Amino acid sequence: MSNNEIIVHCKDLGKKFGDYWAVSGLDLTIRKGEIYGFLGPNGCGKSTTIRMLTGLLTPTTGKVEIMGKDVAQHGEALKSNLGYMTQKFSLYGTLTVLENLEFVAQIYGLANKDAKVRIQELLDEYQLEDKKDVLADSLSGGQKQRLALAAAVIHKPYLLFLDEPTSAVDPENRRAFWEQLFLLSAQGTTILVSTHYMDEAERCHRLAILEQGVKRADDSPSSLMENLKVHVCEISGEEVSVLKKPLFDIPNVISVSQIGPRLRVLVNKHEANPIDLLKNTVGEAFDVDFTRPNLEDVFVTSTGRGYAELA
Ligand SMILES: Nc1ncnc2c1ncn2[C@@H]1O[C@H](COP(=O)(O)OP(=O)(O)OP(=O)(O)O)[C@@H](O)[C@H]1O
Repeated sequence: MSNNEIIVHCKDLGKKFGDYWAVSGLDLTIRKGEIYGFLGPNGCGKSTTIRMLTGLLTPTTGKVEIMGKDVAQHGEALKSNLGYMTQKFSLYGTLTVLENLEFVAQIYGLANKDAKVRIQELLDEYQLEDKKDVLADSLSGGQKQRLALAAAVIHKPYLLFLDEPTSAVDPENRRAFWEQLFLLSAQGTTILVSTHYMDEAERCHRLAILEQGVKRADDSPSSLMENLKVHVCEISGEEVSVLKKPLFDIPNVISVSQIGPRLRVLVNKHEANPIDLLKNTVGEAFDVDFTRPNLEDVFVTSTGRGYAELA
C-alpha cells in the first residue's frame, strides 16, 4: 500500500458560501497508494472539499498542495495527474461504451494509437468488452459505474477522486468496485473517496469523519475503533425496547440504539464499571456484556451529541 510520499497536503482549508462555512480548518495529509475516505452525513462538506482539492473551487482559507505543488498555481499542469468520478453518471448516454471512452481519451489528449491500446485494456479489465457497442444509457447501474471508473482512469492518474461512487449500485457491485480500487491502490494510485456507507468506510486505509465542515476524527478504521472514548455494551432479553428511555437517562450513557433484539449502549470510558452500572438499571431479566466496537460507534461518538458529550 502506502509509502511515505505525500500526495495531498492541505492546512487550514476552508470554504465560505455567503455567511456559511461549508468547510473550515481542514488539515489533511494523504500518502501515495492510500485509499483515504471522507465519511459524513449529507451536507457535511465532502463534495466541497473534493472540489477544492481538485482545483475546481477556490478555497476561502488555506491552500492545497498536490505532489508538492500549489493547486492554485499549477492547476492546469496537475490536471493530467488527476482523475475524478462524481456521484452522478457524467458520461454520454447516447454514445456507446466505446465512443464514450474514445471521447474521454481525446479530452486527455491520448494519441490515437495509445488510446486504442488503453481502451482495449480498460474494456478487458472492467468487463465491458461485450458491451462496447451498447449505448451507455442502456447499461445497468453496475456497468455504468464500471464505465465511469474506466473513464476516470483512462490517463492513468496518480490521484483519483471518487465522490460517493457507489450510491447507485447494489452490495455485490459495490464489493466488485472496491476490488478494483484495491488493485489501483496496489499499483500506486492514491484514492480519495467520499461516502456515507459504513461498510465502504471500513475498507479505507485511512478515514476522516466530517461534520458541518469540520474534521472530527482522522486515522485508520482499526485505530479509530481501538481508541474509542466509550465502552461498547450490549443488552439482550425480552422486549429490550422498554429499556431505552431509562438507559438514556443514566449520566455517562452516550448512546442507546436497538439492533434487532438487542440494545447497543455506549458508556463513557470514565465509568469504571459499565456492566454493573447498566445491570443496576435493567435488572436481572436481561443479559449485559461488552461487545466489539464497530465504525458506527466511531461515527456516533465523533459527531452530534456523542461528540459534544465526550469532548
Ligand atoms: N455553491 C454553493 N453555494 C452555497 N452553498 C453551498 C454551495 N455548495 C455547497 N453548499 C453548501 O455547503 C454545505 C456542504 O455541501 P457539500 O455538497 O460539500 O456536502 P456533502 O457532504 O458533499 O453532501 P452530500 O453527501 O449531500 O453530497 C451544504 O450545506 C451545502 O448546501
